[in-house]
Amino acid sequence: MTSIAVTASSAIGNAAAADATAPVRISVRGLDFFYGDFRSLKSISLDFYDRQVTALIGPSGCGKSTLLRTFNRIYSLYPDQRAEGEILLDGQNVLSPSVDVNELRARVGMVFQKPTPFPMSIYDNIAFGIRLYERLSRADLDDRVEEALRKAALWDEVKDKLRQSGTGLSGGQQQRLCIARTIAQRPEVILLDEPTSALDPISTGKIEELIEQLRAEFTIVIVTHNMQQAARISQFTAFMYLGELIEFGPTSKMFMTPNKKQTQDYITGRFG
Ligand SMILES: Nc1ncnc2c1ncn2[C@@H]1O[C@H](COP(=O)(O)OP(=O)(O)OP(=O)(O)O)[C@@H](O)[C@H]1O
Repeated sequence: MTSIAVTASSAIGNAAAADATAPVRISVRGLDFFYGDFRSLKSISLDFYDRQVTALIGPSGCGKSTLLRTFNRIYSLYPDQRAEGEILLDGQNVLSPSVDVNELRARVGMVFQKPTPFPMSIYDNIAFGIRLYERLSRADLDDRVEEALRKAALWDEVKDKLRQSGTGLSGGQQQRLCIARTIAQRPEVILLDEPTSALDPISTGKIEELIEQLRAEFTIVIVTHNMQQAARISQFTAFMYLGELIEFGPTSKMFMTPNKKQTQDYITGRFG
């Protein structure tokens, strides 16, 4: 085993074990994805479990981000991109034209690789999305903003400067602000696309701790290039290669005794 594998394996056991009895939240069935004529996802079928963290891993270009972007149909902003198949969220196919995408994006929140706070105050970064959908009294809005910042483990650091710009925070704080903004919409699912790749190790550690806390309430899907991170924070892992799902299972099994040689080779750093 290479040192990567040893370190990733040593991170196994840090995360809570997979809950085999957790209900399925998202069920992907026969999913294909196209950028124009290019088929970048090939017949993906995979379940995501309630209140569990699922890590999507695989070499660059294997389709991790593409898969993540199908869950809230964010790709539909681009006319030449399309998904075929089924993504059942609590039994309803989110790819159906009858689904309201704004409502879907409130139910399935997304946090990007680079922190993207809005150019407005810390308070308004959170309140903005709430005001789009709900008419709350000032006191109730204050409560919701505080609740979201607390759940994102940011409240203590910003409570005295809520009127200052969100863009003035550090990178790690900005990413937690983006997570708070997502939480404030009270989603069911949170999608994280390499949320720590732009952050230093201390900020990364805080986000990882936060993800573990958020798991109590949300179904979480995270794309990561970092094997140790997948091992530390996820209950389930899906390994993808060239647009196909190669193997899926509890993270401890995937890292210690994967069924497929390709999974073993990737996890041990032999390719990718
Ligand atoms: N906008 C696009 N137009 C055309 N092809 C694209 C586009 N975005 C991604 N692709 C292709 O789709 C495939 C999957 O890309 P995707 O970004 O989902 O991979 P990934 O596993 O997330 O990669 P990375 O780890 O590098 O972010 C790749 O072959 C990529 O070149």
